[in-house]
Amino acid sequence: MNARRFFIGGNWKANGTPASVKQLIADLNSAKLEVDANKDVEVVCSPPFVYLAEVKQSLRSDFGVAAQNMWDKAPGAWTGETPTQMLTDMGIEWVVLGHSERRENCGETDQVVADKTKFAIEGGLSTMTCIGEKLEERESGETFNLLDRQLKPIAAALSEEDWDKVVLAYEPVWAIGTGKVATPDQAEEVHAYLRKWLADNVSKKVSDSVRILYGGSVNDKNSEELGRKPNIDGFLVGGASLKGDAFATIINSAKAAM
Ligand SMILES: O=C[C@H](O)COP(=O)(O)O
Repeated sequence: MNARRFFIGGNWKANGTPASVKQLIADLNSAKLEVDANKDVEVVCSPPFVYLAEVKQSLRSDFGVAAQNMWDKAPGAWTGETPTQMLTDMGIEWVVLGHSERRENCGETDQVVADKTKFAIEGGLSTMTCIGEKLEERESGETFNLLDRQLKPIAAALSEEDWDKVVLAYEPVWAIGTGKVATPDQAEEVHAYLRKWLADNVSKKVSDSVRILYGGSVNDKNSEELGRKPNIDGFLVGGASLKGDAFATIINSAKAAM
């Protein structure tokens, strides 16, 4: 029995229309789960900002809701931004940070990701903080060095207590949206490394308790096998989280980990 409650995040990214979002909410609300989302597994969906209020109001209450980003300043004169407090005021519990798409396209550095993670936690949010290597880094044997670089500022910014509010998502960039999933052994090797890194650089308690998710082309066919690996505590799912039935099957794969 794994002490870490399995976690399934659904990152809808910048996808959806008013009609498709309504349909997805309806499909998720009527999905037949074989696991208890109040007990066996934690499920959090992350819609685009414009649909957050609707999803928060209409999605089943045993699923949490996450923003895909937030502004790490108090409300005020920040045109176009969404401060943390606005999210917590509307009952949002989670935020996705450090996703490779934001690192790559929006210039978010390792330090920015660490600072935002700290700010989010202080503001009352929990974070799915993402890390992961690009293909060239993997091929040149730099994966673990890169992960060290991404983790160090996060560990420096957070107190031991803060880690209760963090799930780490390992997302190899070469596997995101490519259909090229890491093999269970490849993913487990990195997750075991991250768990040891946390023990060596933060504490044994944090290493034992932090959930480490795998993300990158997870679908309803491969989730069960990945979920059996001892250091994989769940998934951050992109494309397959937009299909109610596939996402429900991925949630049910938590059974394999129990
Ligand atoms: O946040 C989710 C990841 O980027 C994975 O996306 P994907 O499942 O479409 O590969």
